[in-house]
Amino acid sequence: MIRLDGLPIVTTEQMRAAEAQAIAAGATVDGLMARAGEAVAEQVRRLAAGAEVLVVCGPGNNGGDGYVAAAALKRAGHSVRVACFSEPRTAAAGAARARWTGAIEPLSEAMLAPVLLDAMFGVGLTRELDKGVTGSLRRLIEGARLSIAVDVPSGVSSDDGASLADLPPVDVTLALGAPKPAHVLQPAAQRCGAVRVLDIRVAVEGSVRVAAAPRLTRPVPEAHKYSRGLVAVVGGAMPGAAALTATAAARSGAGYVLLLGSATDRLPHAIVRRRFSAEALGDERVGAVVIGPGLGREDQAKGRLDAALACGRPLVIDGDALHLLDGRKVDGPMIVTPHAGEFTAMFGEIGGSKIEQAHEAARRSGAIVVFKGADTVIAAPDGRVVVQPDGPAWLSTAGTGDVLAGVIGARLAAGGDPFEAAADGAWLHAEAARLAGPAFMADDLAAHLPVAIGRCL
Ligand SMILES: NC(=O)C1=CN([C@@H]2O[C@H](COP(=O)(O)OP(=O)(O)OC[C@H]3O[C@@H](n4cnc5c(N)ncnc54)[C@H](OP(=O)(O)O)[C@@H]3O)[C@@H](O)[C@H]2O)[C@@H](O)CC1
Ligand SMILES: Nc1ncnc2c1ncn2[C@@H]1O[C@H](COP(=O)(O)OP(=O)(O)O)[C@@H](O)[C@H]1O
Ligand SMILES: [K+]
Repeated sequence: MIRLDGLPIVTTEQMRAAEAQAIAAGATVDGLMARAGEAVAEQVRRLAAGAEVLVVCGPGNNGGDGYVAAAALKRAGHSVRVACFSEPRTAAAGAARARWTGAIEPLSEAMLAPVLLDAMFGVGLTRELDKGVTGSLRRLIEGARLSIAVDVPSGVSSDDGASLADLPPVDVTLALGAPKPAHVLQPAAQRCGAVRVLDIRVAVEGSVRVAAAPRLTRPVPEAHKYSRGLVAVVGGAMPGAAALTATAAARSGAGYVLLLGSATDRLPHAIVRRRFSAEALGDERVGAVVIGPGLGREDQAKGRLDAALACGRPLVIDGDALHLLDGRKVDGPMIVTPHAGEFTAMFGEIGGSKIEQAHEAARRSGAIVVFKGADTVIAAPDGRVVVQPDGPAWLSTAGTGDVLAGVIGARLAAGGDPFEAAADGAWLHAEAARLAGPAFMADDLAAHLPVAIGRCL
């Protein structure tokens, strides 16, 4: 079983193409199904620890995997039953079912089991699940001590993570060959429980990946405050927000943090405060300008944003500044960090999955787009995308976005690729939230950034 971190995320079309390539290289559909089903059975056997397993099988190849897994469990001497609601509709699923020698119970009458293996629908589910089937599945999932889904939980749309049935989460999802968008995008991701990938020897590749811990380095002996990265944070109408951003930048390894504009009393002394001036932004030593948290939307804010866009330094644009940006582009690196409301205000309604939306927004704007939420998608104009799937929901509190802007600012000022700076910043932010535990406020979050960084050295 493989953790998701850093793996390519594939759509159904890409998975089918990878499967076709494997078949062209000599594999067969039945052979792939045998590999998948047996790999599933092996993990289920370990997780079930001897308890009886009920396998529920659907009409397609996901159901086929279920029949293979049931037969393999039975051969291994494990107590296993099978239920289904429809005959197999693919040749491979039909052949797999023919090799299952036990009884098959109708889904609606199936007795509960301590372990449920959901092999009803995989990546082929394209429309809302029937209410009767949903009800039966809910009863079996709720009645099991442990529920495990094959590939994706039944009732989610694999390519965009939409929900196609009202069902409770399973405990474990065994993704076949690669993670799919449904494993990382909401609302489907929360239905998956712990996701682990099973290697079925189908080669997948792609430019969309699950976030992984960044590889950071310690300061070299020659390091000095400017070489570590100077972050200039532009303040405005709400000084507390800019203070959070500046504090987060300072706790994310920036060598020098400069807060331009009005500051709060309780700002750490290490943060240098100055009046706002366009000249200060243009200083060649400035590695990143962060503008937007608490900026306001009045004339002063507009003037400060104009100065930032003209300063020629790498930019992180957040909050109010996103509303004032108005489609303007800059020559240098620019990272924009909208939440869903800001994203729609900036780009209008873009169709497709959150991954496709973020990518399209990056392509149109020429900026690195950090599309925030419970699932945060970071997209570059060149097609690279990273999905940060598991930020704790405790992050849903005011000011945590200001902290994120500061972390990304520090990574950007440290040099290197702006896309990686954005992705690394999002990972460190989520890790700091994991370390902060429950019910933290944004100020507390920043205090956990140094330990998050320590985990990446
Ligand atoms: N790629 C790989 O490398 C490998 C993939 N493998 C496995 O294949 C799985 C994909 O299989 P799949 O394409 O057969 O689709 P699947 O998810 O079983 O469901 C489609 C079936 O459900 C039906 N159906 C759809 N909606 C419905 C509804 N609302 N209510 C009722 N029925 C509905 C649909 O019928 P139709 O839409 O044609 O009416 C069709 O019959 C994949 O997730 C993985 O487990 C492994 O075996 C080997 C390696
Ligand atoms: N339910 C959630 N689960 C995980 N992360 C969340 C959730 N809600 C918000 N976040 C994260 O918290 C931060 C909130 O940012 P934002 O909406 O800009 O808030 P603010 O402007 O108050 O700072 C983002 O990084 C976002 O990804
Ligand atoms: K399934």
